[in-house]
Amino acid sequence: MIPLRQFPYQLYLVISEADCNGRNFLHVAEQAILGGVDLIQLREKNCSQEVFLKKALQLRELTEKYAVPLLINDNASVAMQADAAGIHVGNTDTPPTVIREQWQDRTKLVGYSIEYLDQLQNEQVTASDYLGISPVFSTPTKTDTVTEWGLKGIASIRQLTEKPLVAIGNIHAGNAREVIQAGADCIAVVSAICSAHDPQKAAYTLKNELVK
Ligand SMILES: Cc1ncc(COP(=O)(O)OP(=O)(O)O)c(N)n1
Ligand SMILES: Cc1nc(C(=O)O)sc1CCOP(=O)(O)O
Ligand SMILES: [Mg+2]
Repeated sequence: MIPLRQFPYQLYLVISEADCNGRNFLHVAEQAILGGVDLIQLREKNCSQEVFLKKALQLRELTEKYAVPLLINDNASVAMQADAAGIHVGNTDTPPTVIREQWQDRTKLVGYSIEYLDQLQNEQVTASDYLGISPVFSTPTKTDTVTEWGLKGIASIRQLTEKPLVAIGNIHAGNAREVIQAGADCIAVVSAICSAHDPQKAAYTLKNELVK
């Protein structure tokens, strides 16, 4: 596990083939890396284990070239077989404590979504390296969500935990800075980069908002 608040990532791309509007997801990912993305999560919801693993291996080859850590969404088996840098799980997935037992390597990153405040009291938070604020703003990209935290929600969670906070949900260049100012350490985006006409420029613009 990484130490508290030692989270050197500010711009996190969550990518799937389907979110790339017909473009090759590896090309979009490479453009995003060139634009300044620090961390990438492969989130494939509708493919077989074999296809997920194939994509993970392809993306890992690319992310290794640029020394950008790759996390896998939900699927511990794919994450381990691809030797990914980590995994992101939510409330209905394999819990972080179980992932830690399966994956003895403590350098692997485990992210955990926070949908309810009382989750902050549970052992899953302790087992995680960062918390996903899920979602900050409601988004058409993922509609099966519970709490729209808003900026006040980020500030409340910031008061209750020292864990790195990754904000996700409808974040774009127009609101990224206020999300960080509210207490998030990192922003995670899908459409602000994957749907952009120029993913490299979109990532660059977002990153500049964060480092200002
Ligand atoms: C960085 C980040 N935060 C939150 C999520 C959502 O995870 P989860 O609640 O498990 O939902 P799905 O992504 O699995 O639909 C995430 N993936 N990444
Ligand atoms: C993958 C994901 N998880 C969310 C959560 O709330 O946990 S919202 C989301 C999708 C975010 O997409 P966009 O940047 O296009 O709004
Ligand atoms: Mg999940």
